Amino acid sequence: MRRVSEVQLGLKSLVPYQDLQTDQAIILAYEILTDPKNRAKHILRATASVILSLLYDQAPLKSLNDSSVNLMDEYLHKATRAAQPGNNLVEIFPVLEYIPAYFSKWKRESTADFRKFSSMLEEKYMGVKERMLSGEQRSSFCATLLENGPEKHGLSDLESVWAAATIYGAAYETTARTLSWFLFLMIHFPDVQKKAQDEIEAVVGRSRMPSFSDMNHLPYVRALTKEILRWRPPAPMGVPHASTEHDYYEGQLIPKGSICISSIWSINRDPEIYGADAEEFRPERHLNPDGTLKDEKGDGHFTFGFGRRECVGRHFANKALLIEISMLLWAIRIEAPAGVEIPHVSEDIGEGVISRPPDFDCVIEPRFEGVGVALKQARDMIFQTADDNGRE
Ligand code: HEM
Repeated sequence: MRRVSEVQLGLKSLVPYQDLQTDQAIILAYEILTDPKNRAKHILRATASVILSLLYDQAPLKSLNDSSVNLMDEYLHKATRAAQPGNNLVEIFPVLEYIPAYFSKWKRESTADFRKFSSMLEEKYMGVKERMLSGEQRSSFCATLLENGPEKHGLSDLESVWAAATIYGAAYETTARTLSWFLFLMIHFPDVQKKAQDEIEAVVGRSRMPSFSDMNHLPYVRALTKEILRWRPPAPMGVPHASTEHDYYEGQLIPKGSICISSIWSINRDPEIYGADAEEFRPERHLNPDGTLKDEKGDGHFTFGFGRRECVGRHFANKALLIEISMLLWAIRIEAPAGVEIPHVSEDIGEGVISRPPDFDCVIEPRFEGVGVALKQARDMIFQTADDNGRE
């Protein structure tokens, strides 16, 4: 599965998805501008929409209340719970695995869940197959799997179904929570917001929206995106792994089967890597004195993990975040409400392995006259085109 995802989510394979990422950036900016109170929901909708389009070529979601999102939410809820170290007694007493299902409630329940979700997720996968057979063929992760066939990628239909679902699970909350952190940090760091908007003003102007062709000319916005990911990683403890063999680290034995949790949070704040101000939020750390990016290719943080299991979706995530953050900065000013104390950045909320900012109030203002109309027209056109093409 790793190999298949690496190929399909590699930088070169992502160009066909730029339009859907830009479309969602436009819709999201419109929604946050016109309905700022529900911004958390809009972020989740936009993120779910991008990933469902990537995986199944699904049309842009009009609302978060969609059967695909409900199905994925239910599956994710169960999967996240199961993935938390210590939540299953069998991890502590592996012998429990050999107890017959008849005596073992957790085994019966997880088998029933697996069957239920497999059949529901398979429907989505088969939907792509049907569309391909009827001659409608557009880029998507599942379409490529079906096109290549198991002889090329080595996955059965059921494994392909679960490969897509795993990607959804890995991509959804991580990306959405990073966008929530972006909004929250912009009210904490108005000077950073201003610098990023000055750059966008100079490069993009007001008569058109930001696009992927601008990204090479927006080093400060790129540095800002890197710094958000470094400073507030949405999965600060990464994903737990188990050692497959006995190992030694600095003379200490790590027995085979140990659960290893990497503190991405601490690595991202290592003064040996980031200097004495590693604890500070400072996008400039990713820039050379002349304002160009220090490292065009590298991330500048360890938020996507490291080594053999590093996040395969990091290029997709970086691109989605960059266009969404650029679009939001182009369209709106994000301010703290007058007279209201905003929560401190350290009051983050942990949900499973994910961290999100505390609930906060903010004021969203259009950055210039006419921006709302421009976004609305573009958004209406995106939905109209999807309807005209009969996309569901
Ligand atoms: C800000 C967004 C994201 C963050 C912070 C993030 C972070 C991570 C981390 C920490 C891991 C575990 C690495 C390890 O085990 O050492 C991971 C794995 C993974 N991520 Fe992401 N991710 C993000 C977005 C995405 C997206 C958009 C996709 C797909 C489109 C994706 C797909 C995956 C997959 C499939 C894995 C499992 C890889 C494996 O086990 O070999 N992620 N991600």
